[in-house]
Amino acid sequence: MMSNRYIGDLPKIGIRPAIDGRRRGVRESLEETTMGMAKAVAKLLSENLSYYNGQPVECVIADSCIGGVAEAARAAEKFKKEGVGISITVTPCWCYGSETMDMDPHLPKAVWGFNGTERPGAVYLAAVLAAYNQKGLPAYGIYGEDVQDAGDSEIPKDVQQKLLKFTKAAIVVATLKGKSYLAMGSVSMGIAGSIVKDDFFQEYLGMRNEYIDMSEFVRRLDLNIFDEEEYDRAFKWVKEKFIFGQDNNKEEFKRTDEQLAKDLETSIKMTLITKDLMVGNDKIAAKGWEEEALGRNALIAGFQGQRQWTDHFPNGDFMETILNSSFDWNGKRAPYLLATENDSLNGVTMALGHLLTNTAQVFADVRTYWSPSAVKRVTGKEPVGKAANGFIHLINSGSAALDGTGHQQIDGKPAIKPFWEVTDEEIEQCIKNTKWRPASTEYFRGGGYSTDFTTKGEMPVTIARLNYVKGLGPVLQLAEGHTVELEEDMHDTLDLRTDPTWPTTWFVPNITGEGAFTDVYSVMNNWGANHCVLTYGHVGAEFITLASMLRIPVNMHNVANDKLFRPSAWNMFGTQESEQADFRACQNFGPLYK
Ligand SMILES: C[C@H](O)[C@@H](O)[C@@H](O)C(=O)CO
Ligand SMILES: [Mn+2]
Repeated sequence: MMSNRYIGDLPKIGIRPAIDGRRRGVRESLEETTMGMAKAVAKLLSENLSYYNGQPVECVIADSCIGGVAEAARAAEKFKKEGVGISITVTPCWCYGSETMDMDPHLPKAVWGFNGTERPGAVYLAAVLAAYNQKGLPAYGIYGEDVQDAGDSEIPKDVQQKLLKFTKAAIVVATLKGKSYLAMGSVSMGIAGSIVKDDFFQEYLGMRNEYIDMSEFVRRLDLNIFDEEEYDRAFKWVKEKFIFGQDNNKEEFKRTDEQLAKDLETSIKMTLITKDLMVGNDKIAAKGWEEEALGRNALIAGFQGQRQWTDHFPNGDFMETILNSSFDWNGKRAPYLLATENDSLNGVTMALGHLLTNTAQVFADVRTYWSPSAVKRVTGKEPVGKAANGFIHLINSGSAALDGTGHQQIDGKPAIKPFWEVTDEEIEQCIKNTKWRPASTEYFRGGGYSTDFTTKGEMPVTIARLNYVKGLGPVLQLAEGHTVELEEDMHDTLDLRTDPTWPTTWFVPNITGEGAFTDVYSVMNNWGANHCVLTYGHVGAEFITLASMLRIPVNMHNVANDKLFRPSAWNMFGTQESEQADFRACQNFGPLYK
């Protein structure tokens, strides 16, 4: 199934079968096995991984085995023509390190050296990794734990896992490259993440920055610069499907019925306009808006909203929620990534989480740590089960995808799935479990609609956040854990103390008893900013592999050591304390596109 979010060609995976170049016996005896390994890797990847639009990933194999520099150059040329963004070298034998290696500094690289005895594949692996390290081109080494026989064409499980982990992360890196972050508005309420760091986007992500003033929305609203046919369809769909909840505003601050009706229209139009601003729309070209129809090649956008916009116009909650979800009036589709409050660092984190898993993301404020004793004090009850040692309240006005309700299932358990796996019934459930409530007018004088839902419990999730530190640059933090559900009366008491018109997720991190994961409180206390992104699944290890590819150190995580997979060069910066080595390695190699 295709997504209708199209921006650019998808990066292919280039596979390089490296071989011992000696003819008259050695090379000839290895050709078939070596090419066989390349084909097996291509099969593994295309059968197990998809791009964000649901298409299986595409692999390109070099035309011949690579025995020396001429064949390495031919493979590089082919890869360039074919749009390869990732390189994987495979070999069962000894080959000539610096003569066969991939020298493109921008392609994430992995090497699988066959663990056999007849021919020394692992010796090549070690030799070529040394060459990559010496030349400052970090590469991921893959070496199976158990010896295989020369003729064995199976890829062992541990090798499969590393190939998949590497490729998933590399697809993210290659997909981000060349795309834009579109800032709609400027800095929201002094939030540092909305001070867009253009050097970070350019040097670490290979992205560019685009900016528009929010007055552009006024122009497009006034001149009807959007697809009116889609608007009518969207309006009908929303009126038919959405449940509009109670107005929580004090009588004197309530908006009139007329204002509320107009707010909904504007909210839907803002959604269409943002989509057009991000990725363009042929339909508006037909109306004479050719320039606008091109969009900004934006994979990620951020909407300032507060305060200049929301003090006078409906807030961005409706459009942020709809665009971040994996369905709308057009059916199922990949989410458009839209950060509330123009928090570009959380916007990028959403892109990392989305492109790693192909799922919709929940953008949230990290609002409150509830200790068991504080819960007892205000509710008279102790939290139980996973919540027994306290929990964190994730809640923000906009930007939480409707998928975040948890009303999708994997093996009968609450989940968030790639859009092409979501069923029509699950979409109905996500919609039925969400109320659209008039926005709090004390905060949002211009009205609008917030999404009120509570995330289902027992979902394995990871929260993550990119922070930016002067002198250090970007750092990533993450925490794997679970969503929890509280007893109804406990939920109500705690939720009503905040803004009950916003979506709530109760989160419990997995605790290790050490450092930032000493307890639930210490996770909250070590969070680096007001926002986080919640991604379905325990994907901390995937985030860490990806961060190392982007040379972004990870300052806080609760992933077991045996799941970490970073370039072989990282070990050269120390093997005892991998967190410290990560910082030194990232600093040493610097950003990918510097
Ligand atoms: C309404 C408020 O201004 C909220 O939007 C605020 O608490 C935030 O979300 C800050 O990140
Ligand atoms: Mn916020």
